[in-house]
Amino acid sequence: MKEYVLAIDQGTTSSRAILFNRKGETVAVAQQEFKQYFPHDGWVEHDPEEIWESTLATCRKAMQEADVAATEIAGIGITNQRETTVVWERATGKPIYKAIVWQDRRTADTCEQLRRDGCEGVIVEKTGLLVDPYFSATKISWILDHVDGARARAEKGELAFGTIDTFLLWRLTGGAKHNTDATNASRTSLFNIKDQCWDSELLRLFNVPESVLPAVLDSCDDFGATAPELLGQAVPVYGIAGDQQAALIGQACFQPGMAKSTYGTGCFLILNTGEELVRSENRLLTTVAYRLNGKTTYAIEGSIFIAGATIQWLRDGLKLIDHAAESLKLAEETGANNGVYLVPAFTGLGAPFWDPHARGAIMGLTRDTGIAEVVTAGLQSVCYQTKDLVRAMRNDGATYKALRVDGGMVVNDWVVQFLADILNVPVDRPKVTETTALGVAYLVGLKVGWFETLDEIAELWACEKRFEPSMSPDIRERLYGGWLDSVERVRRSH
Ligand SMILES: Nc1ncnc2c1ncn2[C@@H]1O[C@H](COP(=O)(O)OP(=O)(O)O)[C@@H](O)[C@H]1O
Ligand SMILES: O=P(O)(O)OC[C@H](O)CO
Repeated sequence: MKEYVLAIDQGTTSSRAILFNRKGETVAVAQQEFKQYFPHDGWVEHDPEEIWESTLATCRKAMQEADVAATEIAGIGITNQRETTVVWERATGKPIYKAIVWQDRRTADTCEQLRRDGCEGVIVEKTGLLVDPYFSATKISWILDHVDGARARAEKGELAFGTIDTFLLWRLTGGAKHNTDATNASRTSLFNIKDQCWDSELLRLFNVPESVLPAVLDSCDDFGATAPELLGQAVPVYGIAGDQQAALIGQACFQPGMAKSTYGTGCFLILNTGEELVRSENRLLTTVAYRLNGKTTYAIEGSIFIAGATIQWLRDGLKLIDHAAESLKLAEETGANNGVYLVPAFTGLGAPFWDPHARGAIMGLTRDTGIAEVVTAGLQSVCYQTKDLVRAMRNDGATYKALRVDGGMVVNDWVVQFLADILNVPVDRPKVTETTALGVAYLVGLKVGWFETLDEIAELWACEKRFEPSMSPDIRERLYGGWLDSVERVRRSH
């Protein structure tokens, strides 16, 4: 009997494999961190081989731990850090350069040139995105221009491009399939989100040859089967979605007006807008939430580049703490009202500022500032940045009654309470916080007939704890005012 789904969650800092049963319950989890490469200011790279090896190892480990054989797995779902770009040789499957990560800012000048050339309007109109190094298109072009002979080889059809889902699918299927799904395609800057196809005008503007592109399928589709030797027997891949869209599904935000915010390396607030392609007036993105049976559901999204990564930096860079979890106790000790602000613009600022040249700062230091105040300011920065997004969404006329949160950071009660306080809305933490993996497992469940409708999935969502706002309006305004002032100072300083 095929009783399980294997969800691969390939994130920015780690690869995870999770086995779910038919009820969406976790049966086994395996996780492996991999190395981050920062070769220059603003550059962030991953080794695609490390991504592949950690993914395969965690799949095998999860199956081993739960004693589940490939014959018992109904299907695999892949969810992934989005935009991160890999280019590889079709003949060997070997990448020709490291993966350029979504946070990487090396193509900021190319983006400025595109704006100067007056291309911004058409790019925004067709992609729903902005002109920013965040998205894949300028990263692909950079690789083709900087690796010896790459552009000529691409023109000859020898090279393939993929976001991480596509690269993993290629490897899982032994090079047989070069596919992606509409959510991942919508983050490349080459995909027309209204017509749901690669767009020749965008390909020309970004100087990307069509020959490198994968086929774009629905998020729940027949993506191909794994090479039998990898997991013991061939297993079909039935679901693919970018991790933030998968989290929207895992949080069962299926109705227009429902929103979730995920706190991993970065933070991504996504609001379902249904079949309507809503355009933001406040520099938020319009993106594909999911595409099922050829029908596209859209969303607006606010993307913050550095959230949990701030806590990692406090741990690994400054060595102020040994474990991320220590931040909770330090914040409880010092409290919210400590006058210190940390603006983590390590790789520029994302929504709603979109400033690739901004760099981070710590402000409000006094002689008695200590580790606790700096760490607390790091936690608070994540919540203030969420408020920036919520204000932008409000200005666009979008509101919601409660926010569903998930991701590695939300185990921290202090953060979630401060978030509710600073946003002044209730914040709901679900029982399953591995919503990204769960979301893509649901996609597989839909494909194999475990669920007939999205409503059946929505019934499975359960709240573990609701955090009610309890901060007085004057404190809220003062704290947030101090944040806005700090961001302004960071932006003025370059
Ligand atoms: N108790 C905690 N308090 C604050 N941040 C935490 C805590 N535990 C983990 N984190 C942060 O959560 C992030 C990991 O979340 P995860 O969802 O696994 O990220 P990703 O999918 O981007 O790799 C890390 O950046 C880490 O610093
Ligand atoms: O790896 P995460 O969970 O921080 O997600 C990264 C995003 O998909 C980037 O757009």
